[in-house]
Amino acid sequence: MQSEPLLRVNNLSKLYAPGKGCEEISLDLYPGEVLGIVGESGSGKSTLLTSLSARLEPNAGEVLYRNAKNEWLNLYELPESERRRLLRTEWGVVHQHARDGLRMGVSAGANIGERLMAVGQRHYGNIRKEGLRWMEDVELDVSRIDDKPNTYSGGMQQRLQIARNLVTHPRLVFMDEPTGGLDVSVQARILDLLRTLVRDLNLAVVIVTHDLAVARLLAQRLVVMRHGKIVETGLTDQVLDDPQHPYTQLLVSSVLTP
Ligand SMILES: Nc1ncnc2c1ncn2[C@@H]1O[C@H](COP(=O)(O)OP(=O)(O)OP(=O)(O)O)[C@@H](O)[C@H]1O
Repeated sequence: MQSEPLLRVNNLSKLYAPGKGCEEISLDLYPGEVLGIVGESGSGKSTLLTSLSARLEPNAGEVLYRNAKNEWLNLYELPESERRRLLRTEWGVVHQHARDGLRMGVSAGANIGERLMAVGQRHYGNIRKEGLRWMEDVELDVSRIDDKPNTYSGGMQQRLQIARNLVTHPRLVFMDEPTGGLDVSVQARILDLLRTLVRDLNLAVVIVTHDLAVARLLAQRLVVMRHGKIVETGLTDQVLDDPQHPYTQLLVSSVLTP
């Protein structure tokens, strides 16, 4: 039997103008599940992800989250401070551009340590040890722990952003095109790293990507969006191998046909 969802979205709409944004979205996310949101540019993927992760108030509908104490929270009925606390503790957000998710003015070690402090760790030695361990886990050179992220390459910054987010073992991670904008070879290695970490930590993830290969590699279930609405949803293999909606068929065939 499937457990209770972690996230429940009911009839969520966030529209900037008619047809621009996302509209009437309902979905559930279960513990340990990776849900991919796919669709062409402008289909509303990022708008939906930002609303799901309590960073953009919708015009209508609700997002419910079951927290670590097993209480259901209605995200947009919470005080802003509580939403921010969730983002620092039980959740992670991996941005497409690492600099949006890192503090560029402090060292790599501090970037990782800050999240640990947010969940109550105070012992400097332990925080540093954990920082070093995570740098190793994401294959960063540990001798650079005191360097600032702006001295890192784009791929290294993305690894650091991943370490910063996952160090506290969040219950839910939101990712927006985490490998977009990186060289193809760097992309492949980061994807490999993400796949390993998601599996090892049994993370629940909502990942936005326009790249169906990324979706195939990471997501168990897909939501296909067009003009702000969900047009198809299902298990990843089913959706990609046997798409039902004409738009999904087009999306899949446009990848296959050069
Ligand atoms: N802050 C904003 N103000 C006004 N319109 C916006 C804003 N953010 C997004 N939009 C519009 O909403 C629509 C959906 O944008 P969104 O970024 O969610 O799409 P997306 O699928 O994530 O696209 P991409 O893959 O290019 O990032 C687009 O038409 C976009 O121009």
